[in-house]
Amino acid sequence: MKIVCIGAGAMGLRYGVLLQEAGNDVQFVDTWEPNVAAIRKQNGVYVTRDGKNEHLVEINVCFPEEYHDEPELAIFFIKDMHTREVMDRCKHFIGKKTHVLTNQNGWGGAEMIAEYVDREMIIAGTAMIATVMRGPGKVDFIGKRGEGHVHIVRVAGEPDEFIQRVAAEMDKAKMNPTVCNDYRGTVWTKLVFNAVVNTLCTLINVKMGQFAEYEGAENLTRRLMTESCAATAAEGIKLELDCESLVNQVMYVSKVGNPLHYPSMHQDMSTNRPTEVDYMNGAIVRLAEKHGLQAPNHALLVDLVHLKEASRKYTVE
Ligand SMILES: NC(=O)C1=CN([C@@H]2O[C@H](COP(=O)(O)OP(=O)(O)OC[C@H]3O[C@@H](n4cnc5c(N)ncnc54)[C@H](OP(=O)(O)O)[C@@H]3O)[C@@H](O)[C@H]2O)C=CC1
Ligand SMILES: CC(C)(CO)C(=O)C(=O)O
Repeated sequence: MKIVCIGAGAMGLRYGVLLQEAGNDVQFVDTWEPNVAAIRKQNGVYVTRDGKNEHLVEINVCFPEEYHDEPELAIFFIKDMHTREVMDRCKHFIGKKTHVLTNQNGWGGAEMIAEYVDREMIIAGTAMIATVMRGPGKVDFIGKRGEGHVHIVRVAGEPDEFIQRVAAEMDKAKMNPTVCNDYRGTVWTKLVFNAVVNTLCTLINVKMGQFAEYEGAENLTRRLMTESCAATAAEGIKLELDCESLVNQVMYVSKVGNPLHYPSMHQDMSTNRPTEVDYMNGAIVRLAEKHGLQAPNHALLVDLVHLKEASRKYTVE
């Protein structure tokens, strides 16, 4: 399959490298200048797995303006708040036959892409896969090959032949894909997970396993999850798991799945970039309010993350 990965950050590289190794024709497109420069200079990206076995994987990268082909699939992995500006720079190569796949966290990525692309051509979904940029041109794949999973779902319409082809390529790449058929339910199930671990690990400055070691972690998760479940239920969104199973999933993935991972929001905070909190906890607060409910715990977390963003300029005296 002819694939373009828009965003050669952590997840764009993870998907693109795995799909390239599985035999696909992959081109990377990025707007992060030091990253493009490093990949070009090295003639590829340095990949480690859990911090070990560094090796160079040859990849092709360019800026959006330099790419003029028409891919069958564009995989979009840009932070939510940069979606529109990057789509503006990429729209010239998204042809009528190009499907766009986004597994961005939070709510809104696919909706913003739909301002540029027919809803029928968009595949949304989620990635329970942890990856970290170690600097320009260097990426760390967390977890053993074949661990983690991907859920993909059409934004409009039932699963079709194309999404099954994408799943087959992901399967060859050992990404454990599942084709789902409820767009909102799929995306919000991961959102309510991220709204616990990404946000708390960022605020407290811990890895997922360190969070899960805290004796109060499960109750804290339940308190947040109760608000998330009430808001999504009021909107008629059917999450993939019931509330208690979502609490268990947070604890299991944190303890067993990715204990050594600093979630992507933590990576943003520690590299001085804006976070996606408004698309995660903020989305829950807005959904609750839409239905006359309150989500005070999530609202507090949104404020605390923004306070922490604004306070990065101070150092401890
Ligand atoms: N990382 C993970 O484990 C997972 C992430 N996701 C989701 O995937 C989407 C993409 O995230 P992810 O791939 O992690 O994004 P990254 O932060 O790794 O990359 C996205 C962009 O951020 C900028 N950037 C990255 N690292 C640096 C740095 N050190 N200094 C300055 N700029 C940098 C770059 O562009 P620019 O500066 O132009 O913005 C880059 O193209 C998000 O929605 C995220 O929530 C989903 C599952 C897991
Ligand atoms: C925690 C994790 C890896 C879950 O897959 C994630 O979504 C993130 O880091 O943003």
